[in-house]
Amino acid sequence: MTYQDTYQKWLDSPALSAGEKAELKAISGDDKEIESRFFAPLEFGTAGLRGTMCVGLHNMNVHVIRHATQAFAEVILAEGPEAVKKGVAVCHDCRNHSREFAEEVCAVMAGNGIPSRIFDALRPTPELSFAIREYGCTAGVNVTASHNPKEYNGYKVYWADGAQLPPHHADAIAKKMGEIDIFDGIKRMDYNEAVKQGLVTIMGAETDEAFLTQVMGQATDKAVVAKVADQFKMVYTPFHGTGYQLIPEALKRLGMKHVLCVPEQMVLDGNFPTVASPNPENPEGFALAVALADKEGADFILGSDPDADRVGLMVRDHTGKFIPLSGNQTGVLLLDYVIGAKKRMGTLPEKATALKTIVTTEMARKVAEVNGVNMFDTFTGFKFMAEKKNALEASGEGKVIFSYEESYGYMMGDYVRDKDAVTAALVATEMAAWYYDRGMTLYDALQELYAKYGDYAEKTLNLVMPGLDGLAKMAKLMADLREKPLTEIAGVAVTRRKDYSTGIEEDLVAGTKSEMELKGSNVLKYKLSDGTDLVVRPSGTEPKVKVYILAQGAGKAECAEKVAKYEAWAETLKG
Ligand SMILES: O=P(O)(O)OC[C@H]1O[C@H](O)[C@H](O)[C@@H](O)[C@@H]1O
Repeated sequence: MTYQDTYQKWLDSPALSAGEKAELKAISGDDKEIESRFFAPLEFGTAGLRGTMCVGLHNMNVHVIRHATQAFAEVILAEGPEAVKKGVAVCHDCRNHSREFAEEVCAVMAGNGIPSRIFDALRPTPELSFAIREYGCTAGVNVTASHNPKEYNGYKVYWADGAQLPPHHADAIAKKMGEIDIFDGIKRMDYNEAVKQGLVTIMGAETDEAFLTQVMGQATDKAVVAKVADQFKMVYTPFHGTGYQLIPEALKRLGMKHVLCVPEQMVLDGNFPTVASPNPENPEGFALAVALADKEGADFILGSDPDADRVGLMVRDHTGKFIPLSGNQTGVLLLDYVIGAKKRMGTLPEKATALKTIVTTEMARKVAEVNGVNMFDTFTGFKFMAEKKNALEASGEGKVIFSYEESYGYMMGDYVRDKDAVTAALVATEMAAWYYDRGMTLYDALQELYAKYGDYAEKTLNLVMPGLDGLAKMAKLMADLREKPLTEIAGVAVTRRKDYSTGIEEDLVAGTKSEMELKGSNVLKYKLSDGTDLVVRPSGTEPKVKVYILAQGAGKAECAEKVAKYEAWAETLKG
């Protein structure tokens, strides 16, 4: 079927409301727009389906939600009656249409005879991961586009361990979607009827309490917080999203007395009216938080993204000015602190292990190894970290105490299998209080880590390539890099090339090839003779190719120089 045929099929379908048809009719002469909405279904990427909210096959709307849920329901049905009985947990964020879409998930599950439990209102992503495990559900669905701009929504799928589905499972849903007609193939029961029949039950305060109890278990040093609580001040922002209740509550239970929440951003709003993008990776979003922190003399700032899986920190530098910490930096601080705190309390387990991704700073490995903790790498995405944690712990090879990605995601404890801004906020605050007690800011703490573990610097370049042309451009960029393998970059020799799609590593110095443990992802990694790692991969959540510069060197100036040099090279890849 061509995209024009698919467009016509949608226009003719009785499943579309008058409003939806009007929206489609309005683009009737715009071939490019029709193609971009109907050329193909959305694909399961790093974090499930993600797309802009409008009527179309390649977008997020009630029809795509029903279609994905019907496919997911069939995957669950194929597991047998026990799996069906255990049902599905459903969650959503603060975005426009998120509640409506989440109720549709329950409606389609019910139409297939699968019970679901849905939160009474929006909740943090980690609480869904927790609820799946807590209630022994077979699966979970979260309607969220995480930190993306307001136009987006998404569909994250989880399995019984509370982790997002690994690729082979997600492929099974995608395959089913290909077999099921998006309109005629859907079995659906009215949501209110499903509630009446007991096929939908509601989760609320009891689940929050059970989750918070687990989160509080990650506090290692409440005494130090109590010691500084009268003076130590922080600012928190949920960026209009789901962190607004549980994060301030967890910080209160930690013993914090001065948590100043940015009032304008405590207002739930899927339009994120006070920020260009609700992503803690973008420091501009912290402007209101910084103004409040300066006015009140706060010591540090913490922000969580709309579904409260990411967390970002702003700290005072040596001049007292607020600067952002990168995800890599926050991660090494947390890792070093968690290991140290567990050692002090005598709770560091045997075979303590940490996880990071292949695009996360090598400084984390150094921190782990210097402290006798093992470090393993995975691909981008917490589904891979969860899989690795499960495998290491099942085999007895290691006990994972901390997992992190440079993209502002941190996971601790055993009660979630996804990144968790609630727990990360708790531990980051305890850490900031601990350093405060030693007369240090987190900025000072970071300098101390560089002095101890060596200087590192990281930068990620986003080569944005939107639309259909963008998809082709991204594919060409990756193909070119494979067809003409690089032997030098910015005048520096490449010593090793890793292609994670084939799993082949080439040692250009020895002239040998070997197989890597990790394979099956469209990622290229280059090791350079000056110690820098460069990684190139298309994003699985946004239309861009990411170039990660992971540098190390003797001193800050050398690191900065390397970053600038490779940044200039990365710019040339834009074409
Ligand atoms: O680099 P991308 O594929 O766009 O993914 C960036 C990030 O997106 C989401 O937040 C995922 O949950 C993360 O695991 C991932 O690191």
